[in-house]
Amino acid sequence: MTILDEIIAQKRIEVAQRKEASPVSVLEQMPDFKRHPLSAREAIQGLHSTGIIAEFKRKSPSKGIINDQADVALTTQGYVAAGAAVLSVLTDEPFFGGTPADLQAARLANPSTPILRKDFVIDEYQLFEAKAWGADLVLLIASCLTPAEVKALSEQAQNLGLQVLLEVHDEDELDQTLMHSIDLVGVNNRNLKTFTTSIDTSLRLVDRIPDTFGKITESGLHDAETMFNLFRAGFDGFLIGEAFMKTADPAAALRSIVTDFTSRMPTFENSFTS
Ligand SMILES: O=C(O)c1ccccc1NCC(=O)[C@H](O)[C@H](O)COP(=O)(O)O
Repeated sequence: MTILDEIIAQKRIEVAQRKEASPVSVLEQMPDFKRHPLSAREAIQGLHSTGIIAEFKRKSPSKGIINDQADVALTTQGYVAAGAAVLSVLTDEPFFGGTPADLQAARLANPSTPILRKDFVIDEYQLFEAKAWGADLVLLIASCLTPAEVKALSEQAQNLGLQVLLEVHDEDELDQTLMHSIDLVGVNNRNLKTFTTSIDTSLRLVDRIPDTFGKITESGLHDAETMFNLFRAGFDGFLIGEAFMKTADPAAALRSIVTDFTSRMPTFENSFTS
């Protein structure tokens, strides 16, 4: 059994319990359910965007505890001030130490920044939760879903006004699950069986993703030079968690990477580092 199998088995139990406790009719009454979601894609592909999706992540199966002290509102506000284009907030508790309250607090603290609900979506109920908790974007992981499930979930997300980040690890996943209802394609550099990360995965797949989709490289990114190489290869966005969260000041770590990254782009008008 892989870690992903374990996560998904646990997620099925959790989703069944949540549906009982808060049916969709209850979620639909929550104030943020009526909110018009922001476009993560525009935020990432905008002219003066750093493309960074900055993640709030307390722990992970591969690293254990990363940061169990950080305050979600302060950290995400710091991320935005330092140049994050989009925020990613884990809502999985057992494996990542995240909660729905984290997402809601990040939403309240950052009304103008798109937020990704970072979780393992296996049921359309979780899309209603994402909307009710203030997310703009959801993650669909190709290795956890059939192509038919990706289709159904991405179309339902679209109906709710949410954008979709499809995560793939290889050519087969990409070819089988890429469809018009996807907004952004993320290539995960982390092998979820061995936990090793290699940006070669991103470099190998980038040209296979049609330009009609936003292209995101995910995991194991720690320095501006690597980001710049991936940018030159064709990526618009960078999902980064641990490199920021493992420091005492995650926003300062983001600011430092932004300074270095944008200095490599002579035409970039940097309003984040002055
Ligand atoms: O991070 C893990 O250990 C992990 C294990 C199993 C499934 C998913 C996992 N990570 C989710 C992610 O996609 C990362 O949190 C995200 O890409 C940021 O990665 P990093 O910058 O390396 O923290």
